[in-house]
Amino acid sequence: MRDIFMDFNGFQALSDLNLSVAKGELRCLIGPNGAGKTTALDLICGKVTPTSGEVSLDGMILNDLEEHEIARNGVGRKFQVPSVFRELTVRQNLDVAHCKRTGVWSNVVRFGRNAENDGLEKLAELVGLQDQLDTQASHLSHGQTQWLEISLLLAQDPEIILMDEPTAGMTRVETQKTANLFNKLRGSHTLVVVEHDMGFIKEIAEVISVMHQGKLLAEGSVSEIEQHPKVREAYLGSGGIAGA
Ligand SMILES: Nc1ncnc2c1ncn2[C@@H]1O[C@H](COP(=O)(O)OP(=O)(O)OP(=O)(O)O)[C@@H](O)[C@H]1O
Repeated sequence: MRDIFMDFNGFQALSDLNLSVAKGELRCLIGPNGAGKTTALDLICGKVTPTSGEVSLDGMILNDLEEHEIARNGVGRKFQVPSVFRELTVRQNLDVAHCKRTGVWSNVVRFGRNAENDGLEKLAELVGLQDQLDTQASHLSHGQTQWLEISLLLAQDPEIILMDEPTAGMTRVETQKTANLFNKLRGSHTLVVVEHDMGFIKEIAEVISVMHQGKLLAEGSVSEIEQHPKVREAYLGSGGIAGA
């Protein structure tokens, strides 16, 4: 994202935002409420168009594309409310996601074999749903539903996956399992994760980008961010960064 400005009827939600993420990176995006994190994700997936500036993926400018075209060009987004088919089983959900993009099983679980069923089962195993393949999605726990949603995204093999508060509403055990999953995806997938849960961030973070008032305030490791005077200042009054 280069020189991004986003103006909502005179309100500057993003101003001069510059953010770049390398292929295979797991980037965490944090910031106090209203910092512009969700708006940044909205811009990448084309839900909103920037007032000015450029969003690009692998050299392709995304700004002028429709949301569905951006999705087809490799941007996957996990929203807070999962979009799984609740009346279908886990296996059927994966089949539907697979059909959305033909011939991807060979790439889906990039460390797996090529046969379709094998790819599907490997993917279920990756997200910890191998024993739920024939369970109707409506019978899954909250955490399992989120993991199914993530696996549906992975089945479409996007270039980059955007996640907005993936652990919201999860138990501590589910949050830990999600951290383990993200650590497994690191390197083979490019992920941008918006989160408030600093415990979770610490489990998965390499580089953290901190946003504040529509700008990128700081970037660095967990300890660099925690020590950063401007970050500490930005979080004053909100319980500190640990209560982000
Ligand atoms: N469609 C819109 N119209 C007007 N203002 C908007 C719109 N979308 C976002 N905003 C404003 O832009 C600012 C940034 O919002 P955004 O949701 O991106 O912040 P955030 O960092 O994701 O916050 P939170 O952590 O609370 O989810 C907020 O002040 C919000 O009210």
